[in-house]
Amino acid sequence: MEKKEFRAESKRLLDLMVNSIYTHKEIFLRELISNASDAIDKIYYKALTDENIIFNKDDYYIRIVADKDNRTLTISDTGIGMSKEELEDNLGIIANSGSFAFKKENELRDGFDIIGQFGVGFYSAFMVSETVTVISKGFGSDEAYKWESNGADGYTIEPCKKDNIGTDIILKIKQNSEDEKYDEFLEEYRLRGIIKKYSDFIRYPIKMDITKSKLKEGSEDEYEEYLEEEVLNSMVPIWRKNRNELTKEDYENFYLEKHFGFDKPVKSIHLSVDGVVRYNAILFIPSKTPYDFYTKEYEKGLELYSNGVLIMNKCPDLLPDYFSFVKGVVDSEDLSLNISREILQHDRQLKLMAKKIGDKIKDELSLLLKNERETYEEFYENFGRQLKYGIYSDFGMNKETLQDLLMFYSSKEKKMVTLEEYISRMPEEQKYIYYASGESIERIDRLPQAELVKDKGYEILYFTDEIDEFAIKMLMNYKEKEFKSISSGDLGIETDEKDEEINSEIEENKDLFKLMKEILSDKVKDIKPSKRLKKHPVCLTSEGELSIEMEKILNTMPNNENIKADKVLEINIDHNVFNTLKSAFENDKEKLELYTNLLYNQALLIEGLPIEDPVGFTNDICKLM
Ligand SMILES: Nc1ncnc2c1ncn2[C@@H]1O[C@H](COP(=O)(O)OP(=O)(O)OP(=O)(O)O)[C@@H](O)[C@H]1O
Repeated sequence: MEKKEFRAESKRLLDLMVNSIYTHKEIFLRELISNASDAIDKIYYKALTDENIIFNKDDYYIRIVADKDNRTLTISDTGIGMSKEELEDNLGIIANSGSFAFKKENELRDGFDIIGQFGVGFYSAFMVSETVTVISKGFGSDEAYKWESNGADGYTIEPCKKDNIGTDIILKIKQNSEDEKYDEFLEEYRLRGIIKKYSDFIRYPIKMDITKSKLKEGSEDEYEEYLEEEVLNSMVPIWRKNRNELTKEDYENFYLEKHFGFDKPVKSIHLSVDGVVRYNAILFIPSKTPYDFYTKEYEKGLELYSNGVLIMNKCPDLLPDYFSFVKGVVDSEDLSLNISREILQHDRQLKLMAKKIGDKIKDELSLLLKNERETYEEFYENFGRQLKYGIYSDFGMNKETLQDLLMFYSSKEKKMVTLEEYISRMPEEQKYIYYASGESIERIDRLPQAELVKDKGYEILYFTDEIDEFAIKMLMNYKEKEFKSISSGDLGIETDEKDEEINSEIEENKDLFKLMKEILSDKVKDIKPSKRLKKHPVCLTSEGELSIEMEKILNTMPNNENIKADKVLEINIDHNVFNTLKSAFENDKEKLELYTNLLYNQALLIEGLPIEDPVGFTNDICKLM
């Protein structure tokens, strides 16, 4: 029989899996039972929605058989099964999730915690098995097939006999080694324990023959053993259980069982609603950002059940985009089983659920912020960008909902603060909420534009995320306090005295400013004496809605239209440099041109903007030397 090779990446993963030093090898059973349950979900759903299929609830179950003599453990299900092609497509290559492909080959060292990071479903069977045999008959086909592999060098597929639709997975359990005991995976009590721990909430019965003893017939003290089939799981979906009965661990196990993530959720939210629409939901806020979260491939959504039957894997309409990181399940007895995706979108009941779910997530996040600051900050580190995106998108429709969840780094507190905290510390005379944008905290810290605001003792919020300034422009104000960039034209701090001084300098040096403006005519919109600079000689600011930071960001986008902010070069008239400019204007116009260009380029450097003509700039410096 022909042996087929696994694809390259699958082979690498299998090698790792077979030699895995993973300590929780027991999770292979969780993975296989979860696949079995998914397969039954599929046929169960078909049966309920297709009149031609005869429906008998007792036909749907998972069965575990441990055979110590032959060292085999069999997991059978009466699910939808797999055709020959499906066996090949689904088991011959790595899980479609793409999570594995995402990791670069060189990151996959031996001992690398793949399971902890991704969970790899079916393949985990190779952690405990020498050989894995899958016998399956797919729904709608007359033939059954046997897929077999020892992990190392490929797999075989051949026709075989199987009466019913469904799948048997037969594991030939490894021999004990010096460090590893595999026998335990054939022990009744151990299997029972694993199933109770990870798969208690599976909706279908997980059956196994359990050894019991009874008095021998006719004897008063002699016992004999016999086997009796038992259902090992409670089958009540976790979301139907009473919150008080459940522990944190139960929720965490459910999160893992469902593959919502391979981290521990920051928060589990359990909802039981008995209103116009009745439903139960369990929602999770993950602690780690999924690897594809900020990509187009990421799909948001909650698992949607109609009275315990899965009708949609990821129902996007239940979650607003700004909470797209939330995972979980929603089960409602009021939803029709046959509801289609299109109808669902307009469904009033669904809208009511979505509203309540959104509100609840918001409330839980607010509580987290209030009561578990550190955890919230970690959460914000991961998903804060999504919240800010939420403020910006939909024309700011959700800003009221989200504004109190925002945090920014504070120049004064040297840590993340909320807008509410900022406002509560504001001196009475302070008119605006000040912010500064830049690549990093260190860089913003050194911006000359901040001098006046800092001198006044006012707090500045640092915007280091690309979305920050866009979001704030949408927010416009918070509790009636307007946001103000430290680079904007009017800071609202300048004194009348300073204004007078500046006006008289402008008047006195009219021609100097005019000439400098001509020199930089295609580069800046204006040149003027600065009201904000204290120690530094120059800086760039902007006029109008578009800031220099926003210009930078917009120009990194695909199909940018080379949008430019209206830049203003501000000169510190109290700095010695200004005297130098004045004397150059009187005595040597060529020098004035040189100085003007130098100052402009310095200002660009401070802003982190590229110098348009670096060679010209270095030549200018040489001229000075
Ligand atoms: N018992 C089964 N019955 C029917 N199909 C199965 C069974 N076990 C696995 N499959 C099929 O094989 C595929 C691959 O399974 P695997 O456990 O590797 O990944 P997955 O379950 O799709 O993804 P993930 O593990 O990330 O949830 C499944 O998607 C399913 O189509």
